[in-house]
Amino acid sequence: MATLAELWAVWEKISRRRPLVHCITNPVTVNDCANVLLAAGARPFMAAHPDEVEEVQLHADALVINLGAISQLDSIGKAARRAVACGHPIIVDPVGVSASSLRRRSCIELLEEFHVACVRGNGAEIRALLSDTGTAAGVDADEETAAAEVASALARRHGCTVVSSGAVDAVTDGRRAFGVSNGDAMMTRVTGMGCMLSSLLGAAYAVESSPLAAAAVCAAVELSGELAAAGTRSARRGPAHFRDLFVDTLYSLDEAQFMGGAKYSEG
Ligand SMILES: Nc1ncnc2c1ncn2[C@@H]1O[C@H](COP(=O)(O)OP(=O)(O)OP(=O)(O)O)[C@@H](O)[C@H]1O
Ligand SMILES: Cc1ncsc1CCO
Ligand SMILES: [Mg+2]
Repeated sequence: MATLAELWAVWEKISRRRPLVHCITNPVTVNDCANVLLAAGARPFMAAHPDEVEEVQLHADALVINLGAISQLDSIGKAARRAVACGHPIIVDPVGVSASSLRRRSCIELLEEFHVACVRGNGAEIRALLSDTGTAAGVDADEETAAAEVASALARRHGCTVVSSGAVDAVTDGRRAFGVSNGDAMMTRVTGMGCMLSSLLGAAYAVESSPLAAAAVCAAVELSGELAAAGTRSARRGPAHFRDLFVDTLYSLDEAQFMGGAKYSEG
């Protein structure tokens, strides 16, 4: 089992190496994604024009593709091709694939055409990618077990790591499975927590391309969410305050907080 110290080492490496993370993402959360990357010590570049993405990718260390940028499919394909040629890890956030067949089809094509290092979606999105129809592929009474199993099947199908986020984040490459159970329901009251998580996965994979990197980011994000939610409640504030406090907490997260607070398990 990987230790918490190994996870912290990955998180800490982001601010030492300062990877350049190229994100093709949606207009709803682009600003939040850029800001959390900066807070973690990485360097964001949000570029999506089809005539520039290949050049930008050349200078980057990772590519994050968010299917919310569905109107930029041409750019997504160009950037992915260049990322593969450069050996840069690709992270895919399948936002909305459970509600839009265009997104679902495009995402599956992407996973089939390019080697993707990590797919990060919520439980419904991960399920939709596995099913042939886009509807839920078997719902277990135990939601967490079901999410982990579906994630594992998708990971094996595409030879990638899958992060299925929710109350518990399930991380798996189809062989090893990790769970991170920090977090707070307040994280669902602001848009983009998942998009931010996926962007940070780009930074982590740039410095350590392994499922361990995914577990490290889940632990840092969820623990920051948990601490920021507690701060929000004691200040008697709401989601807008939480959003700012989350960025500040992520920025200042230290080793003692991480080692004392991360709830991580393997198997
Ligand atoms: N009920 C919950 N309790 C604790 N943490 C949660 C809960 N729901 C989500 N989270 C955390 O919030 C983060 C985002 O996960 P979520 O599954 O909500 O993403 P998402 O649906 O893709 O979000 P978005 O599309 O708005 O970006 C993850 O770190 C996850 O662990
Ligand atoms: C609300 C929303 N709609 C499309 S993308 C997005 C951000 C959350 O993923
Ligand atoms: Mg999402």
